[in-house]
Amino acid sequence: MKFQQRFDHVIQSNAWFSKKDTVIVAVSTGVDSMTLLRLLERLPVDVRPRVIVAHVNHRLRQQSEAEAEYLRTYCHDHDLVFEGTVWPIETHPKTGIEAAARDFRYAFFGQLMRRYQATALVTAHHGDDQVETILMKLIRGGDLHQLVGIKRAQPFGGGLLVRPLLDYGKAELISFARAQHLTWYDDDTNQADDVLRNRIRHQVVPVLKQENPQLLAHVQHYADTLTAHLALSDAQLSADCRRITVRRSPLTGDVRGFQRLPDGVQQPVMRRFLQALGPVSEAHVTAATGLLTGQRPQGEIALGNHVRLVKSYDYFSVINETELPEKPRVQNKNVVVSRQWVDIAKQWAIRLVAAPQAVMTGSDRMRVVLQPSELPLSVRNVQPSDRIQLKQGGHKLVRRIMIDHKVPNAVRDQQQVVVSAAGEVLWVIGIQRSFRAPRSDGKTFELQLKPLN
Ligand SMILES: Nc1ncnc2c1ncn2[C@@H]1O[C@H](COP(=O)(O)OP(=O)(O)OP(=O)(O)O)[C@@H](O)[C@H]1O
Repeated sequence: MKFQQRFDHVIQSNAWFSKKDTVIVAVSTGVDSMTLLRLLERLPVDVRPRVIVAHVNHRLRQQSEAEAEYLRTYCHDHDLVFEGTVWPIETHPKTGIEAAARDFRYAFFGQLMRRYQATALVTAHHGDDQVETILMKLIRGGDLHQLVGIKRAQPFGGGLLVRPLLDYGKAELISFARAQHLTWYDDDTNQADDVLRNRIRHQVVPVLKQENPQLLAHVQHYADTLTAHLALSDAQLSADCRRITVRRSPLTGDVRGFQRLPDGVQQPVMRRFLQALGPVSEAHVTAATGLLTGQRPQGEIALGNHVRLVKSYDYFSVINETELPEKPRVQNKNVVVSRQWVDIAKQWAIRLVAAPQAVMTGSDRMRVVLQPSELPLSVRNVQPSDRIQLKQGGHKLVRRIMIDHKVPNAVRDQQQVVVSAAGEVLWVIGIQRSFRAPRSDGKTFELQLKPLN
């Protein structure tokens, strides 16, 4: 297949965008992106989108003014919209200039995506970039996901960032550009071998290509296959995580469920579980897996940033100290019969209503028949000896009830209970009501709970 036809096929088969869409193409004026621009311009009309050319003048090279000017003129002559911006020298950092330039670039591209309601940003990363990237990841080590290298498509700016040239080698791009009589600018500032990518480009990749000229295609094939396999295993890991999760806030899991996972799967599931809270180190994943599979029924490990993983018998929770609910402001608060709500904790208010009309059920209310001597009711934090009456007879410690309801250790001492004037626990708020035998010698009330805004 001819060069342009291969490109047309990539665009048509991936359906990243269509004729009705607007795309932003990132053009540096190097040979890769000038070729990309020409390929987009030559797409068949029935698939060619509206093309906006985006260029950042980084002010890092002498020729950068000439480059920007050249591209502006090119766009004018080819009836293309040109969007250029300058990275002011005053804002260049002393170190990490490459990363800062990239941040500036993508911030600009993101703005254009929004301004033009664009479907995609298209960049000219190609097969040699891909091989270099994957070799660098291999050498540096890390997570398997990194070995997919440069993605063909990924979310960006409310649309997609797509790289349609990953199946092309740099040499092919140059010959196409020559055949098309394109003008381009080479970036001479980035050739030095003190940079790992340049050493790989100059010293490693040529030797590998000599061993097998199909290197680029083979590496891209591995990257595509790995992408597909990771999508499968990611879906499986997410399903495993959901299966062992018993509560979302604080994030709480089932120890036995975790232990039942096959050996090789426990560590990846733990990684995924912890990643729900942010980046996580392998050392923490290993320690957490060890804690949950070990003999000790209780224990905890610090995950940094005020986050702890706590194992407590059948359950484990990830507790972020900074997000723990504040201790209730009111430790012991009377609830009198009134339409007024009484604040009982940071997020809750309670009231006691006499002779409620409608019969309503729910974990936010409790109907109770009370004698005058049992009033006023009060709300306080749970105490170790608190117990409630069970329907089938006998009592149960509130501590035990909280374990059954998977209330994590760290927040158990903040659980509140409603107590009668006689000291009887009537309601473990929001969790379980004490059983009271039906009686006709008192008045009917309803305790109602509502979240504060
Ligand atoms: N100054 C620029 N203006 C517009 N687009 C650019 C500019 N520099 C780079 N690009 C776009 O980004 C692509 C990759 O460029 P390059 O390889 O120099 O960047 P990188 O830093 O290696 O990659 P990345 O952009 O993913 O960080 C280019 O092919 C081009 O599409």
